[in-house]
Amino acid sequence: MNQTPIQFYPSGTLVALVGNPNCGKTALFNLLTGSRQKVANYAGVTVERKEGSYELKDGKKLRILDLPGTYSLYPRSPDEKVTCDVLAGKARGEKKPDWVICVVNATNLRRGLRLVLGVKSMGLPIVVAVNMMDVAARRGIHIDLDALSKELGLPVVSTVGVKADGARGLEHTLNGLATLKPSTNAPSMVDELDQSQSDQARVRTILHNIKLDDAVPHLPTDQLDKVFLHPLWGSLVLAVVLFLVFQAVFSWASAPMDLIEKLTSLTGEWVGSILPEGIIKSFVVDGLIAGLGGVIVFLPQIIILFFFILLLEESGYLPRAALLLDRLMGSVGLSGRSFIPLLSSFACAIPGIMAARTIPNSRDRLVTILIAPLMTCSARLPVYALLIGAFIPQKTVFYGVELQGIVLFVLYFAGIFAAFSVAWVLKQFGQHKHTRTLMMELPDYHWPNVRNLAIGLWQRVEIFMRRVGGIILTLTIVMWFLASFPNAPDGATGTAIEYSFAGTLGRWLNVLFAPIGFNWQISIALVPGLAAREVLVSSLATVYALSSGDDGGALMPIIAQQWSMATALSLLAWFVFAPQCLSTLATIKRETGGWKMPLIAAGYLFALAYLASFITYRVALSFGF
Ligand SMILES: Nc1nc2c(ncn2[C@@H]2O[C@H](COP(=O)(O)OP(=O)(O)OP(=O)(O)O)[C@@H](O)[C@H]2O)c(=O)[nH]1
Ligand SMILES: [Mg+2]
Repeated sequence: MNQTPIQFYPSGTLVALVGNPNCGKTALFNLLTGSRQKVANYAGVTVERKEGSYELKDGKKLRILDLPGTYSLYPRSPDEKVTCDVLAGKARGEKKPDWVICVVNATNLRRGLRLVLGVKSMGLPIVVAVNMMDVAARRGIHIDLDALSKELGLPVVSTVGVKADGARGLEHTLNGLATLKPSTNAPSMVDELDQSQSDQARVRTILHNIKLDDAVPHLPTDQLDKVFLHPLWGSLVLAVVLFLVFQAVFSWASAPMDLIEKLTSLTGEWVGSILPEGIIKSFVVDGLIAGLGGVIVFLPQIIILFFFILLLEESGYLPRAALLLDRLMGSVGLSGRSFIPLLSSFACAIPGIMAARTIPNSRDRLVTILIAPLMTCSARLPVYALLIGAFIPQKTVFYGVELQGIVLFVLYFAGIFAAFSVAWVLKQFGQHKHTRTLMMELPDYHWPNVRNLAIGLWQRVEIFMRRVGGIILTLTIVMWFLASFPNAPDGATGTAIEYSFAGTLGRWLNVLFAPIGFNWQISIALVPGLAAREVLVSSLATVYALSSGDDGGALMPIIAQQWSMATALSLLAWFVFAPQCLSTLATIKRETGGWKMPLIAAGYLFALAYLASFITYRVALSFGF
């Protein structure tokens, strides 16, 4: 007997935003729905479907879908497949859209219209939004929207995704959808090649009829690219840009960090002076204030790092960097396509691993996913900053270049180097050793939108503070508990913490970690670090605050005094690989559909971390550190 599954869909009119990558779909989605999805100037920012709602003037709500960009309706990568499935009504738990807003870039109608014709041939009702009209106007491109509408036989509106009122025309049309008669062609099923050829010819005729088929204006972008894409000058610019970012992370952040540190220690002293001696005081001062303060102090550095990342994302420079590095990446078996997923991993490996959906070749995608955790995520920054601050002297090497910034740069670079080495090793195992050519869209450069930049930074602050208030707070409390109980037995000679659960567990773990120079305090702090890497810092702060007995002493001077340089270097080497992040492993499982890859990732990262720390520690000891 044949059974047809019954599907239940959420009710309401469904409107999907569809268009080429980077044409401004998400910018329009944010304007319509008031959401704050990520917008950036490169192709492949959105990799999964996002839903929002738009309230019509009559109070009814439209469900709006933001989708990954696509060049055609024949998907070549997992992110394009998401869009094509939604349009074909094949997405699980989702009906076919009632309306499609086809977003086209006003400065590149040729490609945008090809997709519009493709969607039209599927028989879906369409509204065409010609976006980036401001850029077109600046370039002297005049688009006759009425003529275009007649040629296409579809409603056409103009939009500007970066202006607060840039979606007015579109909103007006959405409010009139009920009265709008959708063009109802029957879906046509044609071979991909035939379809594409006939669409191309049709687009040529349309552009000719609306008098837009000539002259592409000369652009400032081309002039800039002469330098930025030049093999020598371009690489030099890239190296200088990255170097300056890491310098700024240390030199700009020192004043606000000092301030936060002072505030934390003053709060600790003040609270310590008003609370009576005992368990509550220990919990508040050694647990909460020392633990959380120990992590919050790194917020300025995180903000500065993200300021630069957002600046690079918005300007349109990133795909250029990908192109420049394509040859280098090709030599280790990757393509420039992996650049953006890897770069996103500097924020956190999770969005980085998800961004790998834009990679069409499945082997490249898998390798990118496996090496993404080697990029230095922002959760590692507090650990690096703590150790660098404690062990690397604050001195200028030459002309304002700080030694601490150089060390940070070297650590980030070590992660990249390790990732490339692993990719190279994997290339030796693979059968596909051929080189691929990179086809990548280069967007126009534009000045970063200040509002977008501010929103992006604020979101990072929110994410960080949510981590501090959530997982870090929870684990700090757990750590304080483990380090405070049970009490030391009568007649004990050591400090109380040595007899606690944490002390005992730390000493067990230390059997494993002593050969690489970690003491028991580090060994125990690595455990809650499995959930969030910054917790290593808050846990150390709590453990040392409990050991020292002072009120709110800063962690940095304590470890500078108690650890050897060899131990610090070994811990830095460990964190280049930092195998312990459960959420990253869970994401790898989800994206690869099984346990095999996350287990391989965890295994190889752990082995490399141990090996790197062992070598670092032994070499450092032999130099007498
Ligand atoms: N000047 C100008 N810039 C725009 C406009 N709309 C979007 N942008 C910018 O264009 C870039 C791409 O915008 P997104 O909304 O991320 O594009 P998208 O279509 O969602 O891209 P993908 O998710 O990668 O497919 C961003 O830098 C936006 O700030 C516009 O109308 N005018
Ligand atoms: Mg998008």
